[in-house]
Amino acid sequence: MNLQNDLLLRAARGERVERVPVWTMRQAGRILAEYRAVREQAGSFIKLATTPELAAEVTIQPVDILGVDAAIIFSDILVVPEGMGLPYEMVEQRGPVFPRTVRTLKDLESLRIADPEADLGYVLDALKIVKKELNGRVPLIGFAGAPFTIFCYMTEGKGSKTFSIAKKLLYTDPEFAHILLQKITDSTIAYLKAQVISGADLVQIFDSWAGILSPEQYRVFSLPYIKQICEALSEHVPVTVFAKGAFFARKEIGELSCAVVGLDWNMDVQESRALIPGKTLQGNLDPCALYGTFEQIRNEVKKMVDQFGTQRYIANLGHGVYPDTPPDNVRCFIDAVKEFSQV
Ligand SMILES: Cc1c2[nH]c(c1CCC(=O)O)Cc1[nH]c(c(CCC(=O)O)c1C)Cc1[nH]c(c(CCC(=O)O)c1C)Cc1[nH]c(c(C)c1CCC(=O)O)C2
Repeated sequence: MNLQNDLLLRAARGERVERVPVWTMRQAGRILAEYRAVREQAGSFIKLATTPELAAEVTIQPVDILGVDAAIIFSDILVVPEGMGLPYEMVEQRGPVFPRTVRTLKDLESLRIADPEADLGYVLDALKIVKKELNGRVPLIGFAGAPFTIFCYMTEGKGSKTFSIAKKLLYTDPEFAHILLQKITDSTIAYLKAQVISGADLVQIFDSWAGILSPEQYRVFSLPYIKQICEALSEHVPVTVFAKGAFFARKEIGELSCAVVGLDWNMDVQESRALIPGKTLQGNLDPCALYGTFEQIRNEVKKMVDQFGTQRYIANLGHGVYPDTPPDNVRCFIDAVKEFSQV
């Protein structure tokens, strides 16, 4: 189906655009009262995420309400471990918890390579519904966590400031770490390919915990697995790699077969352009900038667009939008990008 608005895909491919495309990470979520109403109706986050009609509805909400140039499928990075046989729970006010963790070679025996149709069919069904209901209005983004970030949650069992249990395993049992990372990678490749078949026009890999690794560890335990995913997917759709905190690995990430590199707000734009020549960049306003007045938000957006330029650029925040951000401020951010980036 022909897209009416393909700015995101043209920018990702490095083609000329008449203005910069804009969306925000975590746009389908708690910032919107309309999301909270559907979540209430579903009863829980997991019920919402596993009911394709409802997941599709909240995926499309930000397109209608915020005017973003892309939809991102409503799901979570933790559905991959679930599909591998390690279920998670979402605890109110606390975040995700895995009642069972994976820390030894023995624990690995109970894990399978996820079969996308059998284990994650609800996400694929949601993608198909969204694709149909969007009717070509904007592109649809699929996503998965980077293997290292998923490894963090599977071994630690919950969120952490340091992920010291996960990192300890890199030192004490690298053999185990590599086997688990490869299983996650194989599952993720199958899952993302199935997302593309189900309608995803671009896929983003979230390495949310990249920043806790040293440059050397990042080269050993994260990059080679992201590389495999990029190589398996990039012949089908553009791939975006967003590695939060991995300022030290920008050059190597830029050398992967991804089309787009996501930046967080710690990463200098000019320096990133120099390290990642010829690729499209995405980002990178501090989500906290959206707590300012409309005038302050507009000033920040103006500076950001001036720094990135209008080509090979996808405007976004430097991480997910925080749940207590007023939706009008998010809309102000989106409108300002549209206004200041007309070519
Ligand atoms: C690390 C990570 C997770 N999930 C995700 C990441 C990577 C991105 C990042 O670094 O922020 C990715 C994610 N999670 C969710 C999406 C939906 C699509 C979108 O709008 O971006 C996406 C892309 C829904 C969600 N995932 C979650 C919610 C909130 C749950 C609720 O509605 O109660 C939503 C809307 C829960 C979740 N899921 C996760 C955590 C740590 C939490 C709890 C804290 C939090 O809310 O941010 C794991």
